[in-house]
Amino acid sequence: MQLKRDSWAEPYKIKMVELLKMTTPEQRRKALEDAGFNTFLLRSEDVYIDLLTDSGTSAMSDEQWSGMMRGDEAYAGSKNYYNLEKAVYEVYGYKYLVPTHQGRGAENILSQIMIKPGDIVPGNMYFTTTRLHQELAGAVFHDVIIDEAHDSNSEYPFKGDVDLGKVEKLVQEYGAEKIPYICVAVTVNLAGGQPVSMKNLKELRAYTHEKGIKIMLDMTRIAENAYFIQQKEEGYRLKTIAEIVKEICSYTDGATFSGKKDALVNIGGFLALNDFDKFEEARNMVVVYEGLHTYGGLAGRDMEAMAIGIYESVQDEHMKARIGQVIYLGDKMREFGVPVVKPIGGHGIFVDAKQFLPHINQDDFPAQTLAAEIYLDAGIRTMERGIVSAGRNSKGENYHPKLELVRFTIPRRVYTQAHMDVIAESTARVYERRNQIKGLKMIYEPKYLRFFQARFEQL
Ligand SMILES: Cc1ncc(COP(=O)(O)O)c(C=O)c1O
Ligand SMILES: N[C@@H](Cc1ccc(O)cc1)C(=O)O
Repeated sequence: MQLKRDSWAEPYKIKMVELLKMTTPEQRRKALEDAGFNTFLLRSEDVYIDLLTDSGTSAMSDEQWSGMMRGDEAYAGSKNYYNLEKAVYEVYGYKYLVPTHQGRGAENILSQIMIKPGDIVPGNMYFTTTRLHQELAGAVFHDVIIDEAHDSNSEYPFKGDVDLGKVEKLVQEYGAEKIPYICVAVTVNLAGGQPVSMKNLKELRAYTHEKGIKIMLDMTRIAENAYFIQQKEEGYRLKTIAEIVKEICSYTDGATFSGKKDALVNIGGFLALNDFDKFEEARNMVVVYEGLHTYGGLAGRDMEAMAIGIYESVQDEHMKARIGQVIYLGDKMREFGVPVVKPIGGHGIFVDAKQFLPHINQDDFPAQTLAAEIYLDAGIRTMERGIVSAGRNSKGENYHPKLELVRFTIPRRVYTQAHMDVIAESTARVYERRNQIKGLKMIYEPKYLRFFQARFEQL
């Protein structure tokens, strides 16, 4: 047998650790019942391995921590703002920067300055907060992602791509003047962290130029998308992640960013624009919702850590280890027969709850149920990404998304490969007893983004 010779290793060593708490099955059952079978409502001290999200949960580097000590907490004109502005220009190429407390702060401002009531906003699959801000500003969202994205078994390498035919149909039906921008997300979160190809972005740019439509990027996980382009798209094998990231941005007019993912910080985000007039509007609006335009709801130290994290996020060896760990977990789960979304995406493993629990009807919340069962087995916290997350349309009817998934999101630079083994083995144990698992009933439903706070009971 040929021995494997392509191992990767983390490009860092560990300087400080946080001890984890183990719990008993009885403690976990009690904690889950108290949380109404919603993993968002668990206390983190009752969690052993926390895969709820990769947002704000990554480990900062010693450079970032030293940057925190250089926080300039002036109310106006903090030097950290200028460092962040420089990082955004150097790494992404955007001219104007409006910092916000996190991604959704930027989504709110972008939606308000770009959308008029009755507008149409196409996007490559919805994201919960992004769509809600578009709707609150009066737009109707339309999904224009390629069909392959809704099929968890399709191995298509760029399932995040926009279907230009679907965009053209909207233009025909409503007219280009009703479409202020197309919202393109890189590594599409709800599709399973699936990337967009450069070819698709270029084609979309050419098309939108012709029609006078803007492209606004949700660049939250752009470095991860760049890694997939480097690995899978013809002509990019010898380009660096940094070069690819810059090229992606060059096909867009602006972007919203949640720094809590790629940029390896616990809090922070921004809106970046190339148009000065729109920037002026955004800069004025940020003082209403977030804070002065040179801090946007962030401490100076947070802006400094984010600026440093942006440079670290585009290092090739960082991204190789980051995605390498996600793929390691995905392959291990597949070896156990666990149905996962293919191909394996950027920020986590998405388990297909419809295939895992085919006996549970979508209205009895298979993914919510599975996330609860995974927690019960070994204290691993995951998240539902199915019918609960999709919410209701403006008529109050439940969306029934094709994908009914449980997301095992991997924080960056936090867990080891041994943790990945434990996660895969625990999931395999739940898979072995899948036939005994019953669904859930929703007993409390909040109005907005219900998945965060809804409560359930076992059927
Ligand atoms: C793709 C995507 N866009 C936008 C956001 C919003 O960012 P934030 O959580 O920082 O508000 C998130 C995470 O919430 C996300 O994953
Ligand atoms: N963006 C973060 C936090 C979040 C989670 C779920 C949401 O629907 C919205 C925000 C994530 O994807 O994990």
